[in-house]
Amino acid sequence: MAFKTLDDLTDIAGKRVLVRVDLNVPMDGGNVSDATRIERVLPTIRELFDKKAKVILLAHFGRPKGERVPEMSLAPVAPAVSSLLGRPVAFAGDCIGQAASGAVAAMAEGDVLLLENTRYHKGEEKNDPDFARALAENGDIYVNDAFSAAHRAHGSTEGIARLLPAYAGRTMQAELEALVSALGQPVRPVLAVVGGAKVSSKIDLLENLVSRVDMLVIGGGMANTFLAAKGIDVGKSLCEHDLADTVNKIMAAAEKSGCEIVLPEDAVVAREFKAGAANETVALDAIPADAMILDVGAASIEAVKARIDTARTLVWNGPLGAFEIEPFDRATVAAAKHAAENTRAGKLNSVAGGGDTVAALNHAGAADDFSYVSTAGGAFLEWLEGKDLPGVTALGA
Ligand SMILES: Nc1ncnc2c1ncn2[C@@H]1O[C@H](COP(=O)(O)OP(=O)(O)O)[C@@H](O)[C@H]1O
Ligand SMILES: O=C(OP(=O)(O)O)[C@H](O)COP(=O)(O)O
Repeated sequence: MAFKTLDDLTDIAGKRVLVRVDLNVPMDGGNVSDATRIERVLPTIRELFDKKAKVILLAHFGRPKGERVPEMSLAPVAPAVSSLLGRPVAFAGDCIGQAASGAVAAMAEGDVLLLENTRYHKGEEKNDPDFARALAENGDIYVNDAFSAAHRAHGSTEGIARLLPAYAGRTMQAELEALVSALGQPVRPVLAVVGGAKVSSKIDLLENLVSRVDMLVIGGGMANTFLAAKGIDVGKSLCEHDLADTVNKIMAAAEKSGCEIVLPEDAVVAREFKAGAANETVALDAIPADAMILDVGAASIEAVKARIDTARTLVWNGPLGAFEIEPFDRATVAAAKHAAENTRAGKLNSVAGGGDTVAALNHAGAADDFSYVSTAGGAFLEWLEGKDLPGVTALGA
């Protein structure tokens, strides 16, 4: 895919550069708990202010669906960006309209400004041309450095790229290059591990993914949805009960292409979603009706480790359990450490990605040993499926 990069951006002193970044970072008690996504966009921001541009950051946070949900404000993220950047980052309470244009008008060369959550406006996810135009009014140039949101055809990732001269940021460039080099010709057997909580937005891509990999381990909320589709009572677990047809299609596609699907064999259940909650490991036919599955059990961990030992290439998105609260991090940590060991031993090419997956690998102390860690989860899986990513396509020169 040919696109222009920051190398093509010269003479931009005083120009307003709208930079789409992914600041959808894990938070804990109002603080950023994993800053990987912020760290990855710093080179682009630095390069632009070194060239004396006015750097205006556009980003989404969570899924507020067009409402001003206070918990999904980017306001607490601005200080985190500022402290990692080592210079002030101003914040405007809206990404369009007077609040945004006033803040942009007040900028001097080399200043950095973060605009409020683009998803506070319905036009963002609808890719409404009026919304994209309102965003574009505050910039002379558009840079997309949010590879991890490039699978979304939204106003700030796609629409705006059609309205302003558009360039790829350094992270966008680096992610695409790294994925091609790590997974362009993967050594088989290829193992995919997919877990996490974003079941409905990721389940569809599994149907294609099974034709590209030899084994697919399913964990997290995704596994609960598969178990429920197989008639297992998952109690109060995070689960999307109306996706049984989709699950059946995926199972059929896997059988056709010879991909082994590995579902949990046992489950760690609790009645409360909090650290240290009383918990037990149970068989799948013994999940209490008033309990939730918060992790996969010991037998499942052994099954995952065995697949990691068989694989020569691993692609992983989505934790196997609710790893943020102990002891429900056990399976994710065990799998991460095992993959890290095999990678260190030269037996495995390991690529993992996703905002929470990266946080989980950091929590396990395994991130540095992985062959490549992407900021992207869904976008990385869609890239692996061979799909065009709208945010990348729109940058096409
Ligand atoms: N069994 C489970 N029940 C509830 N939440 C879970 C479960 N397993 C994983 N999760 C949650 O999934 C979230 C990560 O999912 P997701 O956003 O899809 O991953 P990523 O950000 O890496 O793409 C984590 O916050 C984790 O707590
Ligand atoms: O966190 C993200 O994706 P990921 O969870 O797949 O890594 C991106 O910010 C995209 O967010 P979205 O899945 O709400 O569009």
